[in-house]
Amino acid sequence: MSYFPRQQAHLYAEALPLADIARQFGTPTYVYSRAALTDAYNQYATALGDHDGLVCFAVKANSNLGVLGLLADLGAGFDIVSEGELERVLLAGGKPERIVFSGVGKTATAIRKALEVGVHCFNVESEAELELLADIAKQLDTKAPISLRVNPDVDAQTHPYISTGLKENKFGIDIQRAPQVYKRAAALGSLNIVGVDCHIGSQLTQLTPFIDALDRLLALIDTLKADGIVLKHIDIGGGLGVTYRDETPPPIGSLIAQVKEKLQGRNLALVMEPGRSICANAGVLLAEVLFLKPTEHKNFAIIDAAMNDNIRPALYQAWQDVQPVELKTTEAKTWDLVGPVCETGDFLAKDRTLALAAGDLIAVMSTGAYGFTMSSNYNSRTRAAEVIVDGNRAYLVRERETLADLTRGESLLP
Ligand SMILES: Cc1ncc(COP(=O)(O)O)c(C=O)c1O
Ligand SMILES: N[C@@H](CCCC[NH3+])C(=O)O
Repeated sequence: MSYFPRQQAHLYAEALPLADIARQFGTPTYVYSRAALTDAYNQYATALGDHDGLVCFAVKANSNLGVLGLLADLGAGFDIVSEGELERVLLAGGKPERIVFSGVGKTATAIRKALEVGVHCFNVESEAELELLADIAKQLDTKAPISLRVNPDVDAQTHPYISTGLKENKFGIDIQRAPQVYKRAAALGSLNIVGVDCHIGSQLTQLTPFIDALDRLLALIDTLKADGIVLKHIDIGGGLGVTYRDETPPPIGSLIAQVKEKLQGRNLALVMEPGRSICANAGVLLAEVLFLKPTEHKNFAIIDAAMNDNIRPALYQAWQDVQPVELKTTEAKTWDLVGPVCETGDFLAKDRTLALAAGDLIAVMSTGAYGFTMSSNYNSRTRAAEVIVDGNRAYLVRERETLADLTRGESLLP
């Protein structure tokens, strides 16, 4: 079912015309569907069923407080990678004991804060981090719950920039070295070993890399057991892909069912860190056509959203569908949809056949993940508003930035 259906000529978010949202909140605006977020989260929760574990939403995919709050209300845990993300989760009502803390560069301040609030565990990504964490835990007279994020050297078969589980990637601890690092962790009195973790990449559309990584982690768990180190949980990371165009990723339920089957007979809780698969198709970026600029070589539609709002096309050559908010019967042409930013890479879509006129509204689909969170103020553009739609009601969950926001904290030389 579509959470952004078309009824006659009009495109909706749930039961609210997107044109109404543009009128009320302006453009560019990110619009999220509450029902879509709820449904995707519930697919994970249902698939986990009564198996002990946690569904920890990867906050980097969409860190709007409204989104985090609704997921927290559904019982979600959270995967964080910074002090800022910790702050957001706590503000949104997320429970500290359902937070896993990942990331290759955790600062001492962030570690201290996470220990003080009592996160579920730290996914430790290096030996240096392990030592720092042990020191801080000792100073605080506590034991830090840890899981090693191992790098299983599995090819996720995705875009090279979003592949994270190959040995040449910066993430995690080489799986071959992991047993030694676990022994070191066990010897440090201020750590409590609870699990093992991996995250091999994002937008995975095949099951095989997940299962390969899982097999490698299970073999590691057996080695550790023989050494007297018994783990409580296995964290398979996030990474499940979504359909942007014609990709056919495995359904959430079948991925989790296969993982659970592999875990049968083992006393292991299952932790997951999904981001994109919960929110990508729950959001659209609503924008307006500013000018049409047909040239001899190309037709450009210049829109009021740009690469600073959605950098995925520029960064990964990502393809996201573009839908007119009002379908028209006028002649369609092939357009490149470009933003006002002074970069040739500033495009949101290329070669799309659409009937467009200046003033028309368009929706860039599947932008609920890594859309707003990767946005910037480049070219001194104010960042977009964010709205959550619930049925026929719209809630502004982030105001559009103002010009005053742009220069906050800056000053002239004395
Ligand atoms: C450690 C970690 N966990 C989870 C995720 C979420 O990934 P995805 O949005 O692909 O599910 C990421 C991002 O790729 C990540 O780096
Ligand atoms: N930001 C990326 C995914 C990277 C995920 C972070 N580990 C994207 O938009 O596809």
